[in-house]
Amino acid sequence: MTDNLLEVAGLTRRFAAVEALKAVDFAVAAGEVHALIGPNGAGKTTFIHHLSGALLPDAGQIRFAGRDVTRLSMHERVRAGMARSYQITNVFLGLAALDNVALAVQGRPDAGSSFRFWRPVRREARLFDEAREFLAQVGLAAKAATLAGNLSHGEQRALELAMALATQPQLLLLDEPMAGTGPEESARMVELIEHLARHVTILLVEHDMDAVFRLADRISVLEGGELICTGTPDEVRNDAGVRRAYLGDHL
Ligand SMILES: Nc1ncnc2c1ncn2[C@@H]1O[C@H](COP(=O)(O)OP(=O)(O)OP(=O)(O)O)[C@@H](O)[C@H]1O
Repeated sequence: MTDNLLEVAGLTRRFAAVEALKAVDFAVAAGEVHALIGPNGAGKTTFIHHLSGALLPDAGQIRFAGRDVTRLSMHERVRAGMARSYQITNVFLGLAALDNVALAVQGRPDAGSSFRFWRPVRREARLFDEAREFLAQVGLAAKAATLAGNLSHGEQRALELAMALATQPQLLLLDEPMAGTGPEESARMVELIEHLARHVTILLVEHDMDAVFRLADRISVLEGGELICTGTPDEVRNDAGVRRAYLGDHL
């Protein structure tokens, strides 16, 4: 028996001469915030692409909630309970914040399945009620009617989170949620992730080390395609190999 929600074994991926992932073993325990860090070019993005299904590995296995998802499509993985909030914004800027989340709710396979086709109005009301709840969870209740294009950058990132939550994931993959945010916005994003972490398991890829060390229960470090360390923030901070990998950077 294991309480790992996500288990990766021997994940290997090569791009021509570059071995981007070298037999990576990795696990995220149910309920934790697990951060994945590493210097530039370490393989973080490649790794996340394999988890989301954007790339398929040369070798290795990915198990999610006890099920082999290695060859599933991106949609099938979302349906299985893995949601990804994108580094690049995937919000419809010309739609209101609420409509963006309602679309994400509607995309869920269970949405509407329990309703009869002659009750579209009631179905819509339920859809928007649910969307409003997800907006409230990310602190955007007051911005429901605002066009996504008129939200601040930080608010757009929060909206992406609401859209990811609307798929009701068991695991949330957060790909650089602090990227491009100012100090105030990133402080708000840290608080938001802390809040979400009470309800969902989170895998966080992030360059902002203050955020990583504040949020993570455990941290894994990739370097040159190899997983060189997994441990608590203190263990990782004091690991000689990690210090060597980050020589010149400040950790
Ligand atoms: N599509 C690709 N074709 C060829 N090489 C690639 C491709 N994608 C990634 N690589 C190489 O794989 C290695 C890992 O890259 P990756 O982008 O995963 O690192 P990273 O840790 O996300 O870096 P960063 O923090 O700078 O975003 C690098 O050497 C990169 O040049």
